[in-house]
Amino acid sequence: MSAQKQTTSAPARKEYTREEVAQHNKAGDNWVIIDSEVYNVSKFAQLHPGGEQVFHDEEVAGQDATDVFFGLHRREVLEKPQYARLIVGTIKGEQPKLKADPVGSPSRVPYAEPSWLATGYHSPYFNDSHRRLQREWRKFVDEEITEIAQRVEENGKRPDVELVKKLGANGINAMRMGPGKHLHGRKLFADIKGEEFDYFHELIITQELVRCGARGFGDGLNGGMVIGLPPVMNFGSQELKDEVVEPVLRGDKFICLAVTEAFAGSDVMGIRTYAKKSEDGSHYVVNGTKKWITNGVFADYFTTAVKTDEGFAVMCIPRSCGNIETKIIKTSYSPTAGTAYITFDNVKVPSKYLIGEDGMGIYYILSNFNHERWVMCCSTIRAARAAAEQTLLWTNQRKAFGKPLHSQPVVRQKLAQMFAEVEAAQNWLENVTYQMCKMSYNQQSKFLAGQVGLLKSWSTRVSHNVADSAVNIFGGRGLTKSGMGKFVELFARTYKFDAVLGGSEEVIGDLAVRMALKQMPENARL
Ligand code: HEM
Repeated sequence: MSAQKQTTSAPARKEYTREEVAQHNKAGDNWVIIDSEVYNVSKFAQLHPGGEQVFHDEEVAGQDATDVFFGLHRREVLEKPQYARLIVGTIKGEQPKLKADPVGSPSRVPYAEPSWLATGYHSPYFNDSHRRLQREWRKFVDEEITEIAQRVEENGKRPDVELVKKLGANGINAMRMGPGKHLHGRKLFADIKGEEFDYFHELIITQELVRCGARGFGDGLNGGMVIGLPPVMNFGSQELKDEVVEPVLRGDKFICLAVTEAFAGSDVMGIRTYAKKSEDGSHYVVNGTKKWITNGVFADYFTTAVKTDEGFAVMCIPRSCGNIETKIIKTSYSPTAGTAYITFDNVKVPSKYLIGEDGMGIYYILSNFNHERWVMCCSTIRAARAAAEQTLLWTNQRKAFGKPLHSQPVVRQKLAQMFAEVEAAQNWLENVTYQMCKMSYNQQSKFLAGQVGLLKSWSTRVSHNVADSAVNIFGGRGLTKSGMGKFVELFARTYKFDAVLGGSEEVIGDLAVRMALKQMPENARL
């Protein structure tokens, strides 16, 4: 998870001995020591969310409460200005030992980072440019995004448009679209050259963002662009691209992908939204509904799968056409994702908004599936690792029967399973990413569609296992939206999005096996 911003400590704090602090051990005159800092909780005690009584305990009042504190609170509690203000001094001759590492630095907790970022490890895949991007992007995420992510995940409002624009100005929105000509000559974040940008750069952008620990926000922050813009970029007319691409990449306009309906999910051919071409061919009239459309609530453009007289087509429908209603759908993650139910009611769409050729739509829709699924793998694998890190930290600081939780072999066994699975998933992901870097689009379709399908279905199984063990180890806190287990609670509640979106586990696992069967050599025999 993201390192938190460090509070600036007040200059020349008063120093006390432990004996002096111990004098302040009663209601109305109550101090405690946490990590060598002395807190005057005399007035705060009455406001304390955990109750006043805890401060009157003889092992707490005037005493060192570091262990008991970290068994019950996340470090970020102490970093909040309203609580940092309670500090009246420090213990003479002692230094805090438990402050967060500087913002942007890699975690030193074992297995908290993919091995290419862990001290002492090596990787054949990541070069200096990847490492520079990772360093600078992590700092940016920790300093400028995490706070917003946490805020909107909670209040359900759409991610700040100013942030999206800032990401646009820094080239991040364009980088999230993956490698390609759209990056050539463009000013990119961390001075990455568009020509050298590859799928490992994109993996870094996705995996670092996941560390915000806010799944709804992750989709709310232009998730619709990542899947809705490629059909326009790859198959749209120049006129359409001129209207849509740059405004979306700048963060001035928002786009989403509208394929699924109440009538059709993975069976995409079952959609019923219909676009009837006018006699003179100047426009289409669109009628129908779409369901579960990420960012649909605030999108300006809807990259929409429709049935037509020619078969299947895709249109980039501007909201400005009118007669389009978008309603929020309450899902198990935050409304900040802007998940919508959309109604097209006799929407007159000029023909210039048709993407590519009428009748070729299924090809345009399918063409981006591999990439979309791979992005989801990047995301769910990193989120599972973060949940494993949270669990390891928890087992280290929560004591039961006077010993840390990890003193129980059954807990260590669960940790072993988590670490092994996230390591395996990341290593497979990096291998697939390397293949993507080396293969043409057609080769990827031929050789990787099955692999990516398997990787996605397996990595969400990994997330399932990690979530299951993490919640069991966190206990009630793994079911609580604030406090120690809040990231695990969120992960356990939201990993299913990756298991279902972009093709559910069974459907894409099946796809992979069917592809393998098609590729069986004719002479294959036992
Ligand atoms: C400067 C010292 C302290 C501050 C600023 C503080 C602040 C808080 C806050 C903000 C919460 C709400 C939950 C959360 O956000 O994690 C909380 C909960 C709690 N605090 Fe403290 N606290 C302090 C010291 C202590 C100490 C020394 C104890 C000792 C037993 C304690 C016991 C609890 C308990 C039992 C809860 C409820 C935890 C839960 O619901 O799981 N607190 N505290």
